[in-house]
Amino acid sequence: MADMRATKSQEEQWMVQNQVFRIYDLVYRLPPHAQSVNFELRRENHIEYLTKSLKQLGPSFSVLDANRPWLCYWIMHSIALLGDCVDDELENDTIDFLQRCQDPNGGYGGGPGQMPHLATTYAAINTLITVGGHRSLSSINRKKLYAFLLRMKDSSGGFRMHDGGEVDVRACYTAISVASVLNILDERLIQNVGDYIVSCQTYEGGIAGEPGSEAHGGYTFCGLAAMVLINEVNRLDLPGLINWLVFRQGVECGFQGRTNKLVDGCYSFWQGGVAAIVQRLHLMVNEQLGLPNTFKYDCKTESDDDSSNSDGESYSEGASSPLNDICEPIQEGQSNASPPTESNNIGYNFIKGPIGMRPIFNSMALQQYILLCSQEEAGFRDKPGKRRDHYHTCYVLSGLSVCHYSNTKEADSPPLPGHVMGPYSNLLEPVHPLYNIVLDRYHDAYKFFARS
Ligand SMILES: CC(C)=CCC/C(C)=C/CC/C(C)=C/COP(=O)(O)OP(=O)(O)O
Ligand SMILES: [Zn+2]
Repeated sequence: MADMRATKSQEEQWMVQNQVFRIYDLVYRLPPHAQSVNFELRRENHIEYLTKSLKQLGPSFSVLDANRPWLCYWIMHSIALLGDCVDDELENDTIDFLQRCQDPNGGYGGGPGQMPHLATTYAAINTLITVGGHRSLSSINRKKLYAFLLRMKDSSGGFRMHDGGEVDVRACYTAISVASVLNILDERLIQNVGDYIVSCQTYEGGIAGEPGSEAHGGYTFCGLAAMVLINEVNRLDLPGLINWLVFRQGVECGFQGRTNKLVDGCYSFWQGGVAAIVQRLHLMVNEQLGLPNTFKYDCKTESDDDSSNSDGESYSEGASSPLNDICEPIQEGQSNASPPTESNNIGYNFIKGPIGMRPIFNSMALQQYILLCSQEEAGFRDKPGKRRDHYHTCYVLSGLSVCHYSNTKEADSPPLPGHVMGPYSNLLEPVHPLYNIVLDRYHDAYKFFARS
């Protein structure tokens, strides 16, 4: 692995990427007339649209389809990101409905009586954590859920989406994510899942859904987050993954999911979430590149003070490598090797750690795409010409939150006004990037499940 990386001339690749950053800075620095462009987040409209939609699902949540736990998650999570919540009645309806989706043998189906599925299980668990409180969290049968997860485990190390279903990286992530957040992750679930995910990283650097398929943002998020949660992320080729990711932000300012495809608002999170995770892996990235770390990353922008150079770039004098520009120095005594750690605490420790790398995407440009191209009067869409929907509303808002906090050094410290496009009142709640759950709801659940 190390030899293969050396032959790729990483130094050269990073120079190309830094040039790309500079081009973005020049192209997207706002022209004077941009003052008159309205970058406001239509918060109240979005909340109204989402709350109405949730009400239409209830009180009996009787719509016939297999996606209802997803609808609950997309809507509840979006409302939480916007800093709001629904009334007690709607919360209780949601808990009761998900209770009816819970299979007697563990896991959640797409509706009452439907077979349990890993994707809807992930959606149900994330919804119940977002709702929060004793009634919601204690409605989850963790013992049965663990049995369901073990039943989904495949001999390859990966997981199947459902009994007799397909094995893919999505299944690996959803299984590992729920096990981790519910404090039931153990060696039996983890065994060989890293081998499966590593086998899905492609020659481009991103991660595919299955071995031999094409790298894609959705699966790259799933694969990377799962590898972090099982403490095996250093087995991925991280420079290769970063190299792939930085070229996925298009001239339209949004992200595409894969090479030569159109940009789409939902990748603001799938790709933006990957960027947020990578920002906390700086020590491993440096180790894999074999680069010295002698300079401090400066999270201030040109607008914060006048320490940047004439290209609008903050830099450290004497930088000898392009990567030094975006990474924290390794402190004396700090080790790149991961310390032995309890698998259930990985998600918690990950978010506590410092953010040691400057964003590897153009956050202001992505915010422009989101606010001007994805945002409708109420709700969000893939791109102009497409209709709004709850999936895009959820993942565009999640991506916008990632943008807001991408220049802060601690998970939930408030961003500087210069890092929020439009009025500062646009600011969203921060998310835990490994689970895509609003951070304070995650912390409440962490405390609840740590006790039991
Ligand atoms: C947690 C969880 C279940 C995550 C799912 C991750 C996810 C979004 C995977 C994407 C799947 C995929 C290949 C879409 C391509 O659609 P397309 O061909 O219509 O889109 P494209 O042209 O943008 O590639
Ligand atoms: Zn989309």
